Amino acid sequence: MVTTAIPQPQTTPIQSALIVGNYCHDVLLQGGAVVAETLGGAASFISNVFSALSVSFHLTSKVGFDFKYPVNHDPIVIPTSKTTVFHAYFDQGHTENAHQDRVLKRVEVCDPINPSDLPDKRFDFGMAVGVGGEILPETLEKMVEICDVVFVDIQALIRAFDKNEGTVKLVGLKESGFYHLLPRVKFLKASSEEALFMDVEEVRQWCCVVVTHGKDGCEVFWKDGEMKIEPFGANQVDPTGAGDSFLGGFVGGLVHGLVVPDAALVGNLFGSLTVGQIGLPKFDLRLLQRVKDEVQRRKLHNTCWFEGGKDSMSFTKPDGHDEFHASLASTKLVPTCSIQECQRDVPRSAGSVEQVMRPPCNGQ
Ligand SMILES: Nc1ncnc2c1ncn2[C@@H]1O[C@H](COP(=O)(O)OP(=O)(O)O)[C@@H](O)[C@H]1O
Ligand SMILES: O=P([O-])([O-])O[C@@H]1[C@@H](O)[C@H](O)[C@@H](O)[C@H](O)[C@@H]1O
Repeated sequence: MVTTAIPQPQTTPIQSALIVGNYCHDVLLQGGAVVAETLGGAASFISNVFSALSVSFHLTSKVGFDFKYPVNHDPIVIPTSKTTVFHAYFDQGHTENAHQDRVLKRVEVCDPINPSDLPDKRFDFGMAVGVGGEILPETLEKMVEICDVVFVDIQALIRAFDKNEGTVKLVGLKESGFYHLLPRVKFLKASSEEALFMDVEEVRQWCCVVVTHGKDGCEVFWKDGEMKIEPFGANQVDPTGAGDSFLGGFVGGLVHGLVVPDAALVGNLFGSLTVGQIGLPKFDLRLLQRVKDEVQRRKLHNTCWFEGGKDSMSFTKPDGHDEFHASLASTKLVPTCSIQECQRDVPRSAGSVEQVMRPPCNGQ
């Protein structure tokens, strides 16, 4: 039998990472009833994927006195404020816009994250991943000053909230107050719905734009080219956090030395794993080990941690890209695990509806 030795981690420098965005409480509603209550916020989904991929990070996040979930990376607790809360309505009839999979309402809002809340040190990369309008233009400006490379989720920039009900609306990126900072951002991630609120042709002149397309995977646009990245199959039970987990997997792949097209596959994989569960996903430990082994094998092709660190960005699918997709897809074929063998960075709160609703791990 031919066996392939799994390469040991190489001597690439350890990256320091900064994640900026508030944790929140998510309430999922259908047919007028609450079906689940979970920890939410892009920061929680990305932390979850980073922990799964053994990527260490610093997190700047604010919550209120009522924050109810135990987490591994402590947020700043604001004693005079409540935690940001989103209600997500999944009823078909409620959807006013054909591009939306849910209607979101921000029903409580915590304080914004100010530049002075960020650590007083430099980072190899930073991620601006707000959900409730907590990232201010001056905060993103400070991030581009202290981080060598900045990844931005457009939802942190273009959300506006109805004064009465808190319904999330999107505004054009040009009108957002962040537009002038885009030339200093390296990657901008948007869902296909959000991408309608920017001029991709213009923005791709400055930074790499990654547009996610749900079950159809994603597309990467840069100044002189674009490419589609294949998806992975999933039984979708809840789309919440797919885009966040995608971003966690994509950046985690880059940190482990993958080139952009291969890292985007890792993003698609974690997006597909997330929709198979309600709320924050719990990953099967055997599946995770296989994913990490495949990533280790794959990174041997590369010499630097992040090709996008170069001034000009241009990407091609390296040899073996399709085989890498197939090997990642095969990681989903691991036998069903017991609940004790699943990993999640952030423990669930006791007694949440989510525990009742949670499908077994083989939902992955
Ligand atoms: N039903 C699905 N089946 C497989 N993969 C999915 C599915 N939905 C989402 N994904 C993965 O998650 C990524 C992000 O999902 P998407 O729905 O585009 O973002 P968002 O959650 O921000 O709306 C997609 O690019 C894809 O890789
Ligand atoms: O589903 P997705 O767009 O990736 O990200 C979601 C946000 O849009 C939402 O505001 C938040 O409450 C969820 O916890 C999650 O972060």
